[in-house]
Amino acid sequence: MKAAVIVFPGSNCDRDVAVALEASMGSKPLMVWHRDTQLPDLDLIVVPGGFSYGDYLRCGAMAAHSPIMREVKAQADKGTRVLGICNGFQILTETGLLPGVLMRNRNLKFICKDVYLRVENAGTDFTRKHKLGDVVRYPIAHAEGNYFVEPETFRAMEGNGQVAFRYCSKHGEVSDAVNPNGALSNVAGVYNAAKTVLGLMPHPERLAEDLLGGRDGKAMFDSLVEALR
Ligand SMILES: NC(=O)CC[C@H](N)C(=O)O
Repeated sequence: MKAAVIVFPGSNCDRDVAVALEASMGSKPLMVWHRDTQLPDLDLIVVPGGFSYGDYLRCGAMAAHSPIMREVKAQADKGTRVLGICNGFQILTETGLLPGVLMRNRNLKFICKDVYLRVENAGTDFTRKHKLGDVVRYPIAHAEGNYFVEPETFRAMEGNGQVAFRYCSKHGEVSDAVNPNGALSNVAGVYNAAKTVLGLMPHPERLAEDLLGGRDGKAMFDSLVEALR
């Protein structure tokens, strides 16, 4: 399996996700600088978390226009799997690879804590190691994670299995009380229509080995390796 991690000025989760990928793949991913214009044929592209361009204008707005993103879009259009984590999710909505937008958290604060997520679609290359309704603990660390999309589009997305994860309680109950940022319908992550592109605000790479305090995030990388190897 061949994977690449895109690195922008201000990315800060690129190495964490490279470590998590290597643990699951058994080989190192390619690290690609945002100014590059070409990518080799890949099975997976990861757009990592961080503060690309210092979050100038709007999180992800500048990075979406980086030279490498043209190539990421071209590969995504051919079906290469793309995973956007946190700032990566914001970049993927800004490029139009994923529907919706990420607005300021409803309390207008940067939120850094662990949350529980319910797996809403266990039939994709990103989640095949899960069962539908599994509850996982992932960390969040963001200021703009308040997901929104027009109701009509959202209904179609729900019908098409594009809701990937919802914020929930430890026991899997979805309610406003466990919605950290005001996201529409507690949405923490979404797929494109083909389920080949996933973006999510929480960080699977930050709880992907025991030394980090938990390994709930490892299943995502193991799923991808099983599906794409
Ligand atoms: N951890 C992250 O990727 C943070 C994303 C972005 N800088 C935000 O604060 O919303």
